[in-house]
Parts: sequence; structure tokens; C-alpha cells
Amino acid sequence: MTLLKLEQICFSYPGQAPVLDGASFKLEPGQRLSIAGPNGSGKSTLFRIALGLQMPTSGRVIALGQDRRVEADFHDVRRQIGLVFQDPDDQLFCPTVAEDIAFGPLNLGRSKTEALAIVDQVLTDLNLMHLRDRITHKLSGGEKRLVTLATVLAMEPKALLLDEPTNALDTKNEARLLEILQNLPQAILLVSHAPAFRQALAPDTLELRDGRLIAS
Ligand SMILES: Nc1ncnc2c1ncn2[C@@H]1O[C@H](COP(=O)(O)OP(=O)(O)OP(=O)(O)O)[C@@H](O)[C@H]1O
Repeated sequence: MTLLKLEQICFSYPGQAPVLDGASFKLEPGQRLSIAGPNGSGKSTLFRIALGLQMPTSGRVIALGQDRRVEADFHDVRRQIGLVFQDPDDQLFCPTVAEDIAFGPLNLGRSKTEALAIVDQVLTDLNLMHLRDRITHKLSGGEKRLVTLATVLAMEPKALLLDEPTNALDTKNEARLLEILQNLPQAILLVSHAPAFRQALAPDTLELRDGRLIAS
């Protein structure tokens, strides 16, 4: 089953020229796909539309085999397709790292013991156990980014939408993140301005130009 299919998406912010003007793509299970395009071309907007955080003016969002039209249609989508936001501060809101990672599993109905076991497992997998009890807002930018990925992986999604995941990472952590992502089973849709990172993780690239996605 195709995980995500966007068909002919059009979208404008009020009083502005259209950002998206017939953008289409699809993401299959296990697929790795990049979206490239200049600043302001609409990449983050496209991600938000894919998860129902913004509604398109026209076009179809088909996720996990079903048409998604209204807010309620997207609750299940957001559980199964994890978005790692461009800015970690949009995603981390609990006092500690462990609480932030536990939030998703608790929300899905896991017990506190189960959620804490998931926290430890995800942090161990990402080699981040040393951050477990840190105050989230006091983490460095790069640490926040890795914790953000942990919060999403804790939900065991089928796909990851990654918006500029290498932002704020030093060379060593960028290489570590790449290795982690390369070994994940999930489908990945990557937005990145770093050509080498795209090439290594998801060389199959669509270019967002004039509101449309074109194979490059
Ligand atoms: N909430 C908003 N209200 C009005 N305009 C917005 C809003 N969010 C984004 N825009 C505008 O829409 C356009 C697309 O923005 P978007 O963030 O989707 O681009 P992007 O391709 O992700 O950019 P970047 O590569 O810089 O992250 C830009 O011109 C931006 O200024």
C-alpha cells in the first residue's frame, strides 16, 4: 500500500502568490525520496499539508490508502507518519527529554512502564542515554535535533518526513545521524539543502520549482 500520495496540490498563503501549484508525489513503503528546492519554494508547506497541519486549496492527500480531507482524517496519519520539524523548538515541549519521548507512546495508550521502556530503548538505539534526564530547553541545537528524532521514533511510525535534519549538527553528529537513518526500516521523505546528505540517504530526488515537483 502506498504510504502517502499527494495529487495536484495547490496552496496559497493569504494575499500571496501560490506556493504550491499542482504538486504531486508518492511515497511507497521503505522508499527513500528527497525533495530539493530553493528557500521559500514550499517544501515545509508541502510536509504540513501531507500531515493535515495545513489544508490545500485544491488537490488530494491520500495517506495509508485513504483520502484525507478534514482534520479528524489526519489523526491516524500523524501517528503513523512521523514529521521531524525543521525547528526542534516546535516539537519539544516537555520539561525533560524522557518526558518528551514518553509523551507519544502515553498518548497512544501505553502504560507508564511501557512508555519508559520505549524511552530507554529509543535512547539506547540512538546512543543518547546520557541525555535521558536532561532539561529539554537547555540542550544544544544539535542535541535537540537528535532528541526530536527520538520522540518521533518512539511512535514506531511507518514513514519519516525529515525537514532539514542536519541543521545545527556538527560533522560527527551528521555522520551519526546518517548512519542511524540508513539503518531504519521506515520509508523516508527528506528535505535537505545538503546535496551530500541527500545523495547518501535518499538520492532519488524531486525538485520543487514554481509550485510543482519535477524529477531531477
Ligand atoms: N505562515 C505563513 N504565512 C505566510 N506565508 C508563509 C507562512 N509560512 C511560510 N510562508 C511563505 O511561504 C513560502 C514557502 O515557505 P516554506 O517554509 O514552505 O518554504 P521552504 O521551501 O520550506 O523554505 P526553506 O528552504 O527556507 O525552509 C515562503 O515564501 C514563506 O515566506
